[in-house]
Amino acid sequence: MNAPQNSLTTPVLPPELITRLQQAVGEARVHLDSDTLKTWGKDWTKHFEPNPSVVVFPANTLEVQAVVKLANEFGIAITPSGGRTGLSAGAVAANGEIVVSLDRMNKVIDFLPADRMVRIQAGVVTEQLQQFAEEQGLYYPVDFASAGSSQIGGNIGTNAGGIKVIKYGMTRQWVLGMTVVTGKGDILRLNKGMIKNATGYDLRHLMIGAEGTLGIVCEVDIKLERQPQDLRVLVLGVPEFAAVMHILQAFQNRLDLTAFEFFNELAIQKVIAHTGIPRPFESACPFYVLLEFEGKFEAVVDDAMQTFEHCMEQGWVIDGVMSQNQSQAATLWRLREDISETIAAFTPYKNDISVLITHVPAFIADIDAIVTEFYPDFEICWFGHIGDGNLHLNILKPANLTKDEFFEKCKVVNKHVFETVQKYDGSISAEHGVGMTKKDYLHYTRDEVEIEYLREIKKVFDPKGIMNPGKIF
Ligand SMILES: O=C(O)CC[C@@H](O)C(=O)O
Ligand SMILES: [Zn+2]
Repeated sequence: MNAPQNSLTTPVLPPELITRLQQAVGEARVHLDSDTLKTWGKDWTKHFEPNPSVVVFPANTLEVQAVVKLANEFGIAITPSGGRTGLSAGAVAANGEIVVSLDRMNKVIDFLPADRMVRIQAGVVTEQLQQFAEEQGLYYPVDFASAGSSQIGGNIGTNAGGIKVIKYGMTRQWVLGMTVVTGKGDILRLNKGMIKNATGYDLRHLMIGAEGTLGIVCEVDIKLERQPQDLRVLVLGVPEFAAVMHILQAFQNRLDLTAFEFFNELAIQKVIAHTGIPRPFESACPFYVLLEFEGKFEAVVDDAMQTFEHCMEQGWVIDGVMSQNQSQAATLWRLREDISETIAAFTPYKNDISVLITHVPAFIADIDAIVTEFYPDFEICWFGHIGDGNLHLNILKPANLTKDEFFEKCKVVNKHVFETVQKYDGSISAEHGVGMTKKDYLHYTRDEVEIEYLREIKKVFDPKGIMNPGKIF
């Protein structure tokens, strides 16, 4: 195993390894120039400097296997790389790793209509999969703002969630099978797309959420769904956070929701200033809810209107608007979906935390008290998939602090935030993964005994510890 590098000079690989990598994937697919190293050596996380040794672009599973075998032979670590949209530094190569980019592995291999299943390479971009499904009259429901860049392999690495989880679940629910190259260099075909297969341990599920620490997912069997029809979007202005959960319950009692999101006034202000999108209605409100449902039948739309009126009568909603066509729905969605990209300019400190819906009101009250005490002068963007109990708490960097000063201050507050997460049996990372940014806090969600089981599992798949070391634990 190569020692972690302290300096940011590019580590020098044995020339023989470079030649053998070139033989494995083709000379033109082995990149050593500093631009490529810098770009493919990182994801969207702003905390770490990339410092890989080399970036390789294999075209298929056998080429990935050859690279993994070389990494074992030479004792050099690998960082798998997808669309690089991660927010926890799971795909950052900071210590001289070989970056294995799946960019060229972006083909649809097979489509089995009777199974409503598509077999794809793991470098397929989420949006490409969504479009493919649409062309077949079907639907791939896992969706989020970075769908235009994120790759399926990366989504599997973090078990990505997004905006439709309340109805369709996380990436895990849509993976029927996969071909993976383990850290040892073996090729495993896991579950082969079957719905029913009661033959013991389902290793596919170990790979989902493993952040590339057990192997490299190369091919995936993805389940598709019927297309939703006439999606309607409602944006509601809410006077206080407690009302958000009353609204959730009121709508869920009468409708099947496909999304239930919330955000605060600061978040909407930033998006409006950045994009020029108009406010959904005149009143500025402390919080907003965005919810979505299939409005194919008039009776369902009537139910939604009645529930909206009920929420107004209860004082849970101040104002609201319902989309009347697809373009209005898309504009309303941007109020929520553009938040993350908009606030990226403010170098935010990100929390992606979750608890059971039951605990959300008390949890938010506790987090609010911490934020008020420790960040009295900071701008805070509250938003997230609150219908899943998932809060994205983003603290914006004040202009007078450097990035390092700011992150140091936030780290002090982490202890309090994560103790609160632990108090409610919640997760320190709901959907962004652990990577490097959250690994010091893993013990707030997983106890030491469980983490020891994780370490032992890693040894089975990756005895030499070459797969994405330093991530998760
Ligand atoms: O930037 C964030 O904190 C969240 C990003 C993404 O998960 C979202 O829900 O928009
Ligand atoms: Zn999210």
